[in-house]
Amino acid sequence: MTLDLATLLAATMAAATAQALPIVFVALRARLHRGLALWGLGLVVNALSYPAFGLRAFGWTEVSILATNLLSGLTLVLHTLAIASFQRHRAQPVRSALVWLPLAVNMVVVLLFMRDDHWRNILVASIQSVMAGMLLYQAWGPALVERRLTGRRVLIAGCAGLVLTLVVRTAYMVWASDWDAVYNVPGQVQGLTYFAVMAVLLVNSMGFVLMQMEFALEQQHALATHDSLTGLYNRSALQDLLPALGARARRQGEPLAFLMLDIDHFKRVNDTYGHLAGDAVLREVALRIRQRLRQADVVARYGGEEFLAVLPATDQAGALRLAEHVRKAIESPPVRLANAMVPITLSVGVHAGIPDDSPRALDAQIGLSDEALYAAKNAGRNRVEWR
Ligand SMILES: Nc1nc2c(ncn2[C@@H]2O[C@H](COP(=O)(O)OP(=O)(O)OP(=O)(O)O)[C@@H](O)[C@H]2O)c(=O)[nH]1
Repeated sequence: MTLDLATLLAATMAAATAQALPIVFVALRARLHRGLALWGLGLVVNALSYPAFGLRAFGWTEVSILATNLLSGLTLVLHTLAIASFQRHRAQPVRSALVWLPLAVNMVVVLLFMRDDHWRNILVASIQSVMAGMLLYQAWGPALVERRLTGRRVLIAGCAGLVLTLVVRTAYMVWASDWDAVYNVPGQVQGLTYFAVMAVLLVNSMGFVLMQMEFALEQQHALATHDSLTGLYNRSALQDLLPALGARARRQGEPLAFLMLDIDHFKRVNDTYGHLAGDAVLREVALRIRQRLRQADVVARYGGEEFLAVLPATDQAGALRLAEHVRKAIESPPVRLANAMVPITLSVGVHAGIPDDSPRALDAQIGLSDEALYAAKNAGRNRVEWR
């Protein structure tokens, strides 16, 4: 079997389409994926660039040159925008106008140098290097805090490979072109670019799909472990974290402190201002509690209007000081709602001690902080008690 150019292009187009369609299908069905539809569209556009290249065989050289450049440039633009769409709220995306600009310049260059293969190929490769650089910059995620996604690393590697390919292509064409020949792209350069671009597209798509998957898993994990109203840990996540906190306290011989915090007469807030106002108060109280604790402290929404804070390496005196600090922070200023200032107070039960190694040691400590809370409620509320 001989593999002529037409067969090679048809096979490549089939592979590119097979890569594009499942992504488009998933993106259209599950709209929560961010940027996946744009990515899929980019792959469809890329698949079309192969028959566009093949038009040369029918003598439509100029149409082919225009269409191939437009479609391959558009692939880069759509993929850059897809990553920007994924990054939104996480990193400063490149401005859309800036992404389209090199494509526009690319097309002007193609039109101006239509009959000059030498300069057109060199200039187009340079402009596409810039576009690939933008793709890499976007994948890198400037100012992005969260860098640990494996998919992102794959994408960054792919984008870096593309930049390298295009820079090498530009340099090689300048250095090794036969300037007297009619068609000046050396065969090795064409082959290298062809295979590198195909490989990069595969790697990048894999990376982008992995990023989506990891992000979805991360979101699911956050939903399962956090209270949706306050953003604090939920009770079951706290139960999962407690054994490790207890074991560390035992190993290091340091006390673990428990603060059981409960909003006073919260039912009245709901009855007076409505349930939505009650929710806003819960959010604000949670925020003020969290702000007063250290990074290593764990706070959970333990019940409706009850919170439990677990403070590593904190003795009774320290825990009481902190509890008083939090109580005051809730008492003043009152919580500001759209049309009211709501005075809120908090009762706190405190217990601290080194947990022993009995299986119920931590439950017993929590029980003591709960007892202390009841004592605070019985003693008139808006106060701190300890056991
Ligand atoms: N808005 C709102 N209210 C909630 C939520 N969860 C629980 N509550 C309300 O919190 C109130 C708790 O009332 P109680 O257990 O009687 O306690 P309290 O009124 O704070 O009185 P003390 O704790 O004894 O000071 C109930 O009215 C619940 O409906 C929530 O997610 N949002």
